Amino acid sequence: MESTGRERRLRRLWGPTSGRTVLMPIDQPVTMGPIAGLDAIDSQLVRLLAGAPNGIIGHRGVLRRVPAEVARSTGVVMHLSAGTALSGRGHVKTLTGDVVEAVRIGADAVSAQVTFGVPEETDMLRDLAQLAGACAQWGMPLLAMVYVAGVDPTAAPEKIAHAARAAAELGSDIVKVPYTGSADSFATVVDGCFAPVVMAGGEPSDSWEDVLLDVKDALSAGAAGVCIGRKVQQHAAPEAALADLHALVHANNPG
Ligand SMILES: O=C(CO)COP(=O)(O)O
Repeated sequence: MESTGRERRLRRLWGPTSGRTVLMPIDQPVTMGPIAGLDAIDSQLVRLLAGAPNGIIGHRGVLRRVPAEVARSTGVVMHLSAGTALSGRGHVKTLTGDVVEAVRIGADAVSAQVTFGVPEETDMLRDLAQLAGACAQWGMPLLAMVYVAGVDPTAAPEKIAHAARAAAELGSDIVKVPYTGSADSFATVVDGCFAPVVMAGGEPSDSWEDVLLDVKDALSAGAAGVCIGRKVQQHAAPEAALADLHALVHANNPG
């Protein structure tokens, strides 16, 4: 069966009962440098992995630092696009690896970012589509991280819905989008996208309780899970924050 590898890999990223996922992105230092929460990466990895995310998303260098025994129980997503704030245009991403390398390291999926609404959008769309083609060839799931430049997602959820749908149309198996500010608006994103949608994090906020309320609303709108980085990584107790996310995402359906 041509799709077996893809399905077997995808299954490792979802809670077996809930069918939802808590993903932990640790790819941000390429864009932002050694930011708080990811600067002392080895000790932070121990804490984050103790919180048992369903999957961890990182570039090849940081994935090499994930202890092998953990990689057996936590899904691994190899991030394949990068851009740095040093360029002044950190939202413009270029491909940094390929699916064959992801197969070699035993990744369960690959991911790439597309920033919509910038002149380089066409390059990033071409890269995503080429990646989707290679993923189809190798049975590798593809997660697209979509953002719309210069747009407040709460003010223009229809633009987030458009970007999410475009990523699904090009072959993404999971689409990560910023939260649009309400369950109703997030439902338009989820309902318009035939691939599962996970909610991104963004800048750390003052109130963790507010983050949890947003997660609750996103899930009630049909989100397939969360992909929240800095808000957890810069939390005073990242393991406890992850436990909170597990409780919501996998509520009444452990794992
Ligand atoms: O998926 C993400 C980065 O790739 C989201 O990270 P943040 O939650 O830190 O914005």
